[in-house]
Amino acid sequence: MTQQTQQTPPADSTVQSARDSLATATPGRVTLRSLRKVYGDDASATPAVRDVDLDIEPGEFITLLGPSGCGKTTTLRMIAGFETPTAGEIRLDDDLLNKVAPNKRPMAMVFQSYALFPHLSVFDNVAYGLKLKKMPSARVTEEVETALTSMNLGPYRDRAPHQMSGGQQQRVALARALVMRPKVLLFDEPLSNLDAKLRVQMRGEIRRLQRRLGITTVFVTHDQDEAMTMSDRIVVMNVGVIEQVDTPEEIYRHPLSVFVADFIGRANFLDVDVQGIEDGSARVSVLGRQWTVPSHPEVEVDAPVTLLVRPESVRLSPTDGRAVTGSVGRVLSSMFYGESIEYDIETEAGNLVVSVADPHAHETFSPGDYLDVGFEEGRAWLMPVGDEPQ
Ligand SMILES: Nc1ncnc2c1ncn2[C@@H]1O[C@H](COP(=O)(O)OP(=O)(O)OP(=O)(O)O)[C@@H](O)[C@H]1O
Repeated sequence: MTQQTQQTPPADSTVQSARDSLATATPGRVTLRSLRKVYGDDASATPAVRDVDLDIEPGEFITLLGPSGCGKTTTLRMIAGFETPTAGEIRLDDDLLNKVAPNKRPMAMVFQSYALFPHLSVFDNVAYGLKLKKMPSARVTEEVETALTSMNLGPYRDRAPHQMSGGQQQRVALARALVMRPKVLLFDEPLSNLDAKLRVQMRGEIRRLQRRLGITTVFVTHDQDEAMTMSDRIVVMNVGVIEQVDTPEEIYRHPLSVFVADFIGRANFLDVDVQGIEDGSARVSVLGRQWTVPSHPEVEVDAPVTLLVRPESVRLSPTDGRAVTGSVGRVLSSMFYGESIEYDIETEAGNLVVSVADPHAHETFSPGDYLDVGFEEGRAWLMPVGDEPQ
């Protein structure tokens, strides 16, 4: 049996004061202008990133989110300097970075694979960059100890990376980034290799750390929960272009495109007839009734539209109806998740996914039941069906 050494974790206040001493005095502002990347020599090839404009505010936690191949990693690697832009500008505060080598940019990157040196101890991994900068060794020791304490890693300083769990290795990678006191912290899918529970725990840990340090942070992920729970703002990308930049709540409630509505959270799209539009709200008819719903500024009466209704905004109640027509729908299936129950409901406007929180507080329904189906008007969102980028 292996004997577990009981390590006394440092008091929370020790960790916090180590974090405070690493806090960023001047977080950087990152500006991307018409940023473009075409891989290879063929200028007519499809760009991986197309003319991206983005302002990342000092101290902001911004996430690049999108499906595989949408260009988020390429964008991050251009900010870091690992890829050269084909066109456009990258600025940190007022400085143009395009021609600045990665190791000369005041930025640090944390990778999915941790990228630790396997033959070096935790201490030496964290010290590596400072030694390259020829910092006097007493200062190196002091700085590394502070970074290790800030990540609760003091007791592990002499271990090799392979003697640590994935989560611990990722914290070493973070300490190694922080010790350089960067103006911008970059993360490339840093939690993908961790198991589900640890991933959730690390989200909170990274976010708290980032807030405490006040450091500008660019985080790449394809996991929408990660993006929603961690970010000040999310940049949703699709085939090399930015579809929307906004707070998680705005992106969820008021997506600017069908792609964003579908990619973030779950969505029901209803075909509706539009009767009129005024001051950001529209009168529509669907499910046998008239509704007044908030509407996207670019919706026009005669142009193609769809009504977004999130699963938790659908309202169900018993009915005497016995046919799927008008407001009457029929339960196709139900799934009990403990904290919520989910139904698939057939309606004349299409099948709806419905999520009811706290099932014990509500009447539950069974497959075959007929129900009156409605939704919370104020939480629906009428949006144009535009040309999605190819
Ligand atoms: N080194 C490369 N050479 C050629 N094409 C590349 C290279 N790296 C990426 N690409 C292409 O550029 C596009 C964008 O890739 P990128 O890795 O930026 O996307 P991503 O959104 O980060 O995807 P993932 O989540 O799968 O990493 C893809 O079509 C990809 O195949």
